[in-house]
Amino acid sequence: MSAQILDGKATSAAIKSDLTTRVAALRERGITPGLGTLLVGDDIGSQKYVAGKHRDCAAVGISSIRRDLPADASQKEIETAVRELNEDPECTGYIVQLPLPGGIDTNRVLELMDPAKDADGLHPMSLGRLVLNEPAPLPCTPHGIIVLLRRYGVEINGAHVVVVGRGTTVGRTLPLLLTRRSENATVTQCHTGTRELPEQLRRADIVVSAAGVPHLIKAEDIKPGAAVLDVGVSRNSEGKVVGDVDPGVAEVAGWLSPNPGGVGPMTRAMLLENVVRIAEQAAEPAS
Ligand SMILES: Nc1nc2c(c(=O)[nH]1)N[C@@H](CN(C=O)c1ccc(C(=O)N[C@@H](CCC(=O)O)C(=O)O)cc1)CN2
Repeated sequence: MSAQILDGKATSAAIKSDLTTRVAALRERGITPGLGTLLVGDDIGSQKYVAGKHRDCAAVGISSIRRDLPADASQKEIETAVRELNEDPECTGYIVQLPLPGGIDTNRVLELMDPAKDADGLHPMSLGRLVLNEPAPLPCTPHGIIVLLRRYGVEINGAHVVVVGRGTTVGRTLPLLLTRRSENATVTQCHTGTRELPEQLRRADIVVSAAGVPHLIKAEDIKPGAAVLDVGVSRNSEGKVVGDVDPGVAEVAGWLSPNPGGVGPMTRAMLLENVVRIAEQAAEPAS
C-alpha cells in the first residue's frame, strides 16, 4: 500500500484562484486589500516564508507592505513598527513573523496589534474568541490542515486525532479548531515530553506532527490507513527541510502530506483568505 498524497501545492493553487476573483470584486468597489508583514532578523526560513507570502499577494492582487528590521532591533523599535502598521491605511491586515529574536517579549508585541488587522489569528483577542466559539480570524496552519483534510475527503467527524507539538501556531491552536462542533474530532495532545508516544500514535485515525524532531513519527507507530500530516520543520546541513515523519510511513498510512509541498502552502493560502475576509468584512460591517 502507498498513501494518497495530500497535495497542499495543488490545493492552495485552487484556493488562490478563488481568492483572485474575490480580490477583483473588492477592487471593483474601490477596496484594495493590503497585507503587511513585520520580519525581525535574518533567519533563512522566516525570510523565505515572508518572501513567499508577498509573492502570493502579487499573484492574487493583494498589495504588499513590508517592514523588515535587523536581528538586533530593540523591543521599542519593534513596537513602533507595529504601531505604524496599525495606523497605515494601506495595510488592511498584517502578521508579525514568528519566532521573534530571543530577548523580545513576543506576547507584548502581539498584544499591541490592532485586533481588527490580525491576519494570523494569533492576537490574544482572536485566540480568546476562538476559545469562546466567537467568530475570529483562524490561525493559518490549523485552518489549512482542516481544509486540506476536507478537500481529500478524510473523515474528521468522530476521528481520534493525535497532535504532536505545543507551539502557538499549531500545537495549541489545532485542537481548538478540531474540537469545534463543526469538526467534532476527539483530540489527544502530545509533545516531546509525552511518555509512550508510540502507544498514543497507534490509536490515531489522524496524526499531525509539529514537533520539529526529524523522523520522529515511524511507520510501526501508525495505524494502517490513518492520515498523517507532517508540519515539522528542521533543516539539514544544506538548508533543506526535513520533516517529523519518517519516509517509511508512506507504506502504512492512507493519506500523507508531503513536506515540503503539504501544509506549508496551505498556511500561506489561509493567510490570504484571512486578509480577503478582513477586507470584505470591513467593507460591509455587521449591522
Ligand atoms: N506569524 C506567523 N509566524 C509563523 C507561522 C504563522 O502561521 N504565522 N507559521 C510558521 C511558518 N510559516 C508561516 O509563516 C510557513 C511555513 C512554511 C511555509 C511553506 O510554504 N513551506 C514550504 C517549504 C519552504 C521551504 O523550503 O522552506 C512547503 O512546505 O512547501 C509557509 C509558511 C512559523 N512562523
